[in-house]
Amino acid sequence: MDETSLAFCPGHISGWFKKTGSENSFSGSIGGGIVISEGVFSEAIKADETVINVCRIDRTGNLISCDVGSPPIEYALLKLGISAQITTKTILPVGAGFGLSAASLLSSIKAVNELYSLDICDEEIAQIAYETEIKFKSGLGDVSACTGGGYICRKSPGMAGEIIRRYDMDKTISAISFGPLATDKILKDKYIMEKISSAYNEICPDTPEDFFKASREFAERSGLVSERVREVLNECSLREIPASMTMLGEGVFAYGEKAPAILSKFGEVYLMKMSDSGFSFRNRRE
Ligand SMILES: Nc1ncnc2c1ncn2[C@@H]1O[C@H](COP(=O)(O)OP(=O)(O)OP(=O)(O)O)[C@@H](O)[C@H]1O
Ligand SMILES: CC(C)(CO)[C@@H](O)C(=O)[O-]
Repeated sequence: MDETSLAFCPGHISGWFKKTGSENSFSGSIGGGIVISEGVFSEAIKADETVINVCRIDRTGNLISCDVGSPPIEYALLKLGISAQITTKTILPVGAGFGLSAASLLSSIKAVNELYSLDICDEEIAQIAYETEIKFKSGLGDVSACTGGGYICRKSPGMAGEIIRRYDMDKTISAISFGPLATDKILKDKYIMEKISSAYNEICPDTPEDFFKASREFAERSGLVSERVREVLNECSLREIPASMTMLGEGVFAYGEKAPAILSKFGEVYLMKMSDSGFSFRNRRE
């Protein structure tokens, strides 16, 4: 029987962000987001060659589809000097602003760490994932966000950056996605990144409602809101439902019990909560 190991990491919805470092460097970001209860399960099996199966499942765990290949995870395993067959599973769409590249890296590295008894501490796992995200420009702040739970305000970049975490976001979070946005292409677009930088507001909100307000104002100023996202945001505003655009994906996330009925008019609704903890359960809310 092949040995297997399984790990989970929550996803992260960025509400606003600003790249830090010089124009051509990608040292990380500051910003705000929500660590979410949905994320990525990674199952690792010992194998002589690395194969990554990227799978979507439905709410009951049934397989919907799988694609083969994940360059960031393949790179991370190469760095660790090991090979494995990894299957990642999530109900959320890839590339749609749910921080799944970070979640899949963290859960996959954690799974192979256990599979091969590599004895790598959680901080080092996070550092490897973070450096891989920066190398592939698949994310800037999601890894540091996912090392803990809550809704967050990242005041300085990097794995040692200052993060304010709050945990009183108790209502349901709903999300829909019209499709992915290529994170790497956006991060490399100087014009878009200048607009995002000028849209950034340093204030850290201290209530869920203020969080969604800050995120919505950022989205409007960023120039990233598409017609389809705008239509959903307008419907939510009419009903005083806190809502904003998922960064970076063409989608909407909204807060409270009234949101699912409104979002369901526009597409499949993904229901989730704020996660109390990150990929390392040592970071669970005290
Ligand atoms: N669930 C997953 N399993 C394995 N690899 C993944 C997964 N999600 C993303 N990746 C890898 O990360 C790469 C970049 O993903 P991307 O950053 O676009 O997705 P995301 O993190 O969900 O979106 P965002 O960064 O906007 O939150 C993908 O091309 C894929 O190679
Ligand atoms: C760049 C980003 C929005 C992609 O999800 C995220 O990594 C962040 O907030 O830095």
